[in-house]
Amino acid sequence: MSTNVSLVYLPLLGIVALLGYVVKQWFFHPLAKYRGPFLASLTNLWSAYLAFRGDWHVVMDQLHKKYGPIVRIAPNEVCISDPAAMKVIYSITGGFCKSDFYEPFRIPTDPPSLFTDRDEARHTERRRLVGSAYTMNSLLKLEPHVQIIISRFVRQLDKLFASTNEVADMSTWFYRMAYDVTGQLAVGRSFNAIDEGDRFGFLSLFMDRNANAGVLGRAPAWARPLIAPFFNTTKIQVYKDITDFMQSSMNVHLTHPEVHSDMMSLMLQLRDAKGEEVLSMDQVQRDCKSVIAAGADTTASTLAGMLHYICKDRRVYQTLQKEIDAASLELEADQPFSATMTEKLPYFAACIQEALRMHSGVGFPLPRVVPEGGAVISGEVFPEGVVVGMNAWQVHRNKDVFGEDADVFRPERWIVTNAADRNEVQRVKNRERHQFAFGAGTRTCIGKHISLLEVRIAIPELMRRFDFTLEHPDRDIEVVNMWFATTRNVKCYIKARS
Ligand code: HEM
Repeated sequence: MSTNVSLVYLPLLGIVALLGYVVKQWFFHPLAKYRGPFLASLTNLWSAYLAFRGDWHVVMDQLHKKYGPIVRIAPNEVCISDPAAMKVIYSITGGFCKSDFYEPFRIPTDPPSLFTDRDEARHTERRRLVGSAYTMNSLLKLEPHVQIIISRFVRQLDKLFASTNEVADMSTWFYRMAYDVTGQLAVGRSFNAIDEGDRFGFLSLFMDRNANAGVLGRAPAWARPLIAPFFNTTKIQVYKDITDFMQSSMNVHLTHPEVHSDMMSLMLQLRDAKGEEVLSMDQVQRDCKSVIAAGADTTASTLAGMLHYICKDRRVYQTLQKEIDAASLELEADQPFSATMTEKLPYFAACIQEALRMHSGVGFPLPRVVPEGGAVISGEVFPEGVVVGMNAWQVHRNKDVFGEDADVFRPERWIVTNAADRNEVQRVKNRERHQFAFGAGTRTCIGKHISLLEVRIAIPELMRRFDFTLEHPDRDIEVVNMWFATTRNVKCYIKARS
């Protein structure tokens, strides 16, 4: 009889415990004063769902408009849009470590990668060790490979679209190109996606993996093992194929080291100099895989975003084309642009900055844990252990920094027209300081120069040889944002230029 009575009370106890939790989260948690969706204050499942929907940047814009620059997006996390917070949260000496959002990006059986490592001291050491392979000087030696792939890309677009008047979905085509370039740069083998598409399923595997990790990272740690199986259903064979692809690339490098020039050979040289215990063979292989996983989608979406915005505004298009045409006079007809040459084109440089601003390849906040002793951010005190993050998509639309027309693609905002005007010089410098597409601080993107190398060759080569017009010039860009902000349906007519 007494057992029956206590069973009756069980649901009641559950309700009381739940109410207690709600009251604590809503009124007494250190982040209680920051508002956001009610569900977000109770569980990370709210932000996991938002990540899954793919419109994180749109919803967060609305939430910042409603609640101000600090929005609570999870029980223990806020998102901050105030640009001034960048120099605190992502300061080199601030001690803000990556949060556990990054765990699902890690292969469970592997040690952490440069990207997923949450131990700042170990990360600094590793970054120092491999950093030289990612400098522009090292990469320029690999430039001819990039030029060859981009020339192949131009030929394919010519054959399939310019000659047929068919519409090209440039978001898809840039993905193929970027995967071929990163495969070539990473391990000396292109995936041949320009010619054969995603024949082996590698491209979609990398893309899906990043998106899945983005959603899982936002989910509460206890829910991840429950959600993960829904994401990894049919891809086991492709995983195995990629592992084989990396292993066979490594074998070829070890048997014929003299014939290779790519990231893998640069890292193997570092390994020879430092020793296996400092930089292991496995680590080299993992880092090269990261180059492909982290570098292709982001660069492709930057290129597609840039083409969309340039095409949408004919004034911008014509100004850029004029600058590119003038520069191309220095080249033979079949000689491709080099990145060093196009780096010096001022309007093009401004277009790249503006494309990275309007369409940043990473579309979630970059979450960091407030270090011991707490921190003052945007004039507010945050206790240690809470998570704070900023998202390029919000920082880049701040009107105080980028001007009243921050929602518009206008490359001129990056150009100083009157060097004697100190206010103007300061304004542009301040914008540069708030360029957040590659992150900031100790964890800033190590592959930035790889992307810039590609962008600086691809866009001038394409605009020199073709005229692009959007199929639907009145439509906004379509973005699916599941950590990487991928573009969809950048559909263009392509006409060969004489
Ligand atoms: C336009 C293209 C790219 C964009 C927009 C981009 C963006 C970013 C961002 C925002 C971060 C910081 C992430 C964080 O703090 O959580 C980052 C880090 C990183 N990126 Fe990129 N990335 C791009 C291209 C590349 C390429 C080509 C590579 C190839 C190597 C790469 C490899 C990495 C790695 C390894 C990290 C982690 C660095 C560290 O923690 O030390 N990225 N990237």
